[in-house]
Amino acid sequence: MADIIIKNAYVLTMDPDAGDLKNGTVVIEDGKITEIGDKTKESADTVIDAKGSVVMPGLVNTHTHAAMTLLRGYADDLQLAEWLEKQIWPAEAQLKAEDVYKGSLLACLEMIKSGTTSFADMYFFMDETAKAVEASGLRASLSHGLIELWNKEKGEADLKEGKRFVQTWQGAAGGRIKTMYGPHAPNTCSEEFLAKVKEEARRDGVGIHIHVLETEAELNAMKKRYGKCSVHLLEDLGFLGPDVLAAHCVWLSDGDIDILRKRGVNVSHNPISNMKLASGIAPVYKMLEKGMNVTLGTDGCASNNNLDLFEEMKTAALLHKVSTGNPTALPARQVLEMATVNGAKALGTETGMLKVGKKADIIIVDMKKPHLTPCFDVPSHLVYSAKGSDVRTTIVDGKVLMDNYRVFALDEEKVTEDARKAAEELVARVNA
Ligand SMILES: C[C@H]1O[C@@H](n2cnc3c(O)ncnc32)[C@H](O)[C@@H]1O
Ligand SMILES: [Zn+2]
Repeated sequence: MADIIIKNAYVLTMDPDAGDLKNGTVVIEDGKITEIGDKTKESADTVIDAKGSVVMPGLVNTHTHAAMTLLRGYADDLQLAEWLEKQIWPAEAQLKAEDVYKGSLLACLEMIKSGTTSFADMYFFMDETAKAVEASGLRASLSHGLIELWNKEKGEADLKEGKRFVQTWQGAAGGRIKTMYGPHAPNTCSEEFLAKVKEEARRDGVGIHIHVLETEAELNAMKKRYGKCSVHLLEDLGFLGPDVLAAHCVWLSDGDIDILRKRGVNVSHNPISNMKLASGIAPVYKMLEKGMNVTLGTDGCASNNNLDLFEEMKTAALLHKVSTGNPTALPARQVLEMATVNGAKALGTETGMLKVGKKADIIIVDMKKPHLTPCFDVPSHLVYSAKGSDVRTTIVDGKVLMDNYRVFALDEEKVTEDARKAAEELVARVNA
């Protein structure tokens, strides 16, 4: 007998070899997809009737700072440098471990409720984020943020903590937790430090998550300091490869794109954060045209201000049509690929596609809604009309975390209330 059968669904597989099923069934056993078809096994411990719904791979958020839910709406309408240096870093200096746990749990709850099944995170007190991921049932690739700021002692202490985190949590929660090294950015870490991080990541066999060329200010600072941009510096250090997840990549030249493509670097595009901080428009159309693995991220809740990847998909599709003057740029299916298949590839998880043998990270989107009626084309609706709140069921590793909008994994009221209180107390400490 199977563990879960989802039946009567429109099955959006995102598998280029299989295509979609208009009325299909997905079978899950031992955390994996074991059958997809018109007629499959009939009996299971849990049978979900998904009539009027779409079954699809869970969404992958490749760049966030989960605990920053506590700073949602804390510092709006600023450019990155002022936002970070004058508002966010002083607030983060007051963070306690328990705040990060509560903020991360709130993020996990928000992601479960809006269809994100895995995410890549970079922050501090990362044991707490890992514990929140473990408790919530989500999948994540976590890294301790390393912000050296040309202070050798701080860099060494950060790297030691980053390594301890990797060695403690790699493969935890039944393999749902993976770890990475998280050097903050080429303009906040020295070249010697970045080289050391690369060496440690290689030694531990884990990836690297880093912000790259997010702002024009970073580009100018790098040219002034090194006479070359961040991508060329990282290339000269031998830093770049398919193990690197580069967030933002807004200020890339054509030459930078060629380097990132040649090295197989994964890019996390964060259009809402880039628009809100007025950082600029990443050359996503060009990167996709060149066959690069471009994925989607929300960034943290202080620069987005939510974790809804449905909003991110729509924004990406619209932004690159208007910026290229080409309405065929980033069509709905390609944007869905960025949020599923490409994200899974970047995080190295066996997810992102509904295919026999893949891990069962699956969401069900309720299409029986006024704003989703009528429906001529499912991918179009998912990108241009749907919202995270249309997700009715979220399954990770074959475990049902939410069904019919009811979250089993977490106590919604307590998580929300605890985070609200922690955020108020944090801001009171900052203002004291
Ligand atoms: C881990 C550190 O990164 C900070 N952060 C959050 N969002 C951004 C961003 O868009 N660019 C650079 N740094 C960012 C976060 O506040 C932590 O200090
Ligand atoms: Zn970020």
